[in-house]
Amino acid sequence: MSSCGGPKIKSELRVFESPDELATDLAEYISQLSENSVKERGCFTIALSGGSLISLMGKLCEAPYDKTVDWTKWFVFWADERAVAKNHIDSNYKLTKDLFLSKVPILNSHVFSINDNVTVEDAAAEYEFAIRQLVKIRTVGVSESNDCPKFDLILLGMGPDGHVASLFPHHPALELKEEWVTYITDSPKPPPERITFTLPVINSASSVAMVAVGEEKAMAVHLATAGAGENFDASSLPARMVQPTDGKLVWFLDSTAASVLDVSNSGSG
Ligand SMILES: O=C(O)[C@H](O)[C@@H](O)[C@H](O)[C@H](O)COP(=O)(O)O
Repeated sequence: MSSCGGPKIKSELRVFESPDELATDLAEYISQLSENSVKERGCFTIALSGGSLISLMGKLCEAPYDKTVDWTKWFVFWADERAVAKNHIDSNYKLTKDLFLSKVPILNSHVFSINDNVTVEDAAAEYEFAIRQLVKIRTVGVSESNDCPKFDLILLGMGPDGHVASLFPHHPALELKEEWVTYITDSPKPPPERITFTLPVINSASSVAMVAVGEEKAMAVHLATAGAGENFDASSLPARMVQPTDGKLVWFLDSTAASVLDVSNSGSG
């Protein structure tokens, strides 16, 4: 693994020769965050996205983490979810259940999936209400700077267009400042109806881990981390708008996704 800071945006880039090496480091990284959060707050709140990142979490289900992680203290959320039935092949809940939740002893009552029996608009409103209640009882932390929920870790994938969660280039959802959870009905990536955390919530996290693997992500990684000029329109690349206010952003990349990073991205830190 090579590691370097993104000079123009507070972030750490971790580059791995293979997805398997990335998965090994990602498991250790999540395990350490979990241990620290449990020590500090008595629980660990993690919000997941969909796509390949869920399979890259697989090593957390293996030794030593299956025994060393205090799974009873985990609370699982989705940073975005498709507005489909939870047993539908497109459901991020189903993806996470099949590849992760079915393999680790997290309490069902600690898993907060969306209501799949209502409209996407109502599902977003209900999800935000649930998070607001959990902030009130401090299961979910609160940001010191803007009263947003402060998740201990938000784990994001990134599309080749630089979308993160279900925040797509030039979408009005990128402008939302008050809402914590919103919905879209025009996702360029099917299915069209989704709920998603807004940028204020993502940027209020204690830690954000962005996972990108594959050649098709390389240009977006380059532009998102430091490769864009001062006049770059960040809304054209939502991943570039992920800049945690007080938290830390770590990119987990395989060598192909990092293949366009220019020299200015390299260096220690
Ligand atoms: O629900 C979704 O579609 C995801 O949340 C989405 O944001 C995903 O993380 C990226 O599209 C990357 O997906 P891949 O890693 O599979 O390319």
